[in-house]
Amino acid sequence: MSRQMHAFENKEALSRATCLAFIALARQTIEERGLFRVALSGGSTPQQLYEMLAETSLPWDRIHWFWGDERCVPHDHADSNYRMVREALLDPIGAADDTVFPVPVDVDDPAATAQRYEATLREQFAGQDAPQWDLALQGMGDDAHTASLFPETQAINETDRWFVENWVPKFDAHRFTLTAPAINSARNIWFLVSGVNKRKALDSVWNGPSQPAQVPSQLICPDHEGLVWWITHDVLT
Ligand SMILES: O=C(O)[C@H](O)[C@@H](O)[C@H](O)[C@H](O)COP(=O)(O)O
Repeated sequence: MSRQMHAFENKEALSRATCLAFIALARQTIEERGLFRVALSGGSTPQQLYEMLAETSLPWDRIHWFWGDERCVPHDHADSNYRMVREALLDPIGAADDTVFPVPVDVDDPAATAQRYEATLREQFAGQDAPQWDLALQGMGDDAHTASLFPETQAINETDRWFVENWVPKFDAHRFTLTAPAINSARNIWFLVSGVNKRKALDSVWNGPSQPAQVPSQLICPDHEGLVWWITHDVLT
C-alpha cells in the first residue's frame, strides 16, 4: 500500500488545497466516466472544504453525494452529518434531490436504518463487490477512529456488509458507518486531519504496530495508490 501525505500551515490552507484537488478529480472523473460519486465525512474538519466547494462551479448534476457515516439523530439535529453538509454545501449549490443519498435515519430502529442504506448502496453500485467510490473522504478522531469505526467496537470486524449500525460505548449511542472494506474499495481515499490533539493518533496509524482494533484508521489500507493524507503541520510530531 502506498500512501501520500501533504502537510499545510493551517486548516484554511489544507481546505483550499483539498478543494482544488477535489475540483480536478471531479472534472477528470466526470469527463472519463460521466459521474463522480463521493462518500462524505462528517465532523468539523471537512466543513470548510464543503463551504469552499460551494463557492466553485462544477457540473453538480454529475456528482452524487453519499455519507460515509452518520449519527443516530434526525436530519435536522445539530449533530447530524447530513445537516452539516446540507447547510455547508448542498443548499448553497442547489443540489438536486436525485443526486443526494442521505442515511435514512430512524432513531428507533438503527438496524433497519443500516439495512436500508446498505440496500441503497447496493442499488447504486449494482454488480460491484464493494462500492467503488470515486472519492471517500475520511476524518480521524484523537482515538484514531475513522468514519464511525471506533476502537474495540463491533463494526471494525465486519467484512461482508458495506454499511452497519455500530454501538459506541463512549457515546452510549449508536452510530452508522461504512465498513472498512466499503471504504477501501474507493478509487481515492483522502484523510483530512488537523489539530494537535490528533498527533498521537496519527503517529500510531503511521508508525505504530499494526493493531487495528485499537487504531481503526489502520484498517484503511487500500491495495492501490489512492490513499492521501491531507494534514496540518500541528499534527506532525
Ligand atoms: O461523524 C463523524 O464525526 C465523523 O465522520 C468522524 O469520523 C470524524 O471524521 C472524526 O470524529 C473527526 O472529527 P473532527 O473532524 O470533528 O475532528
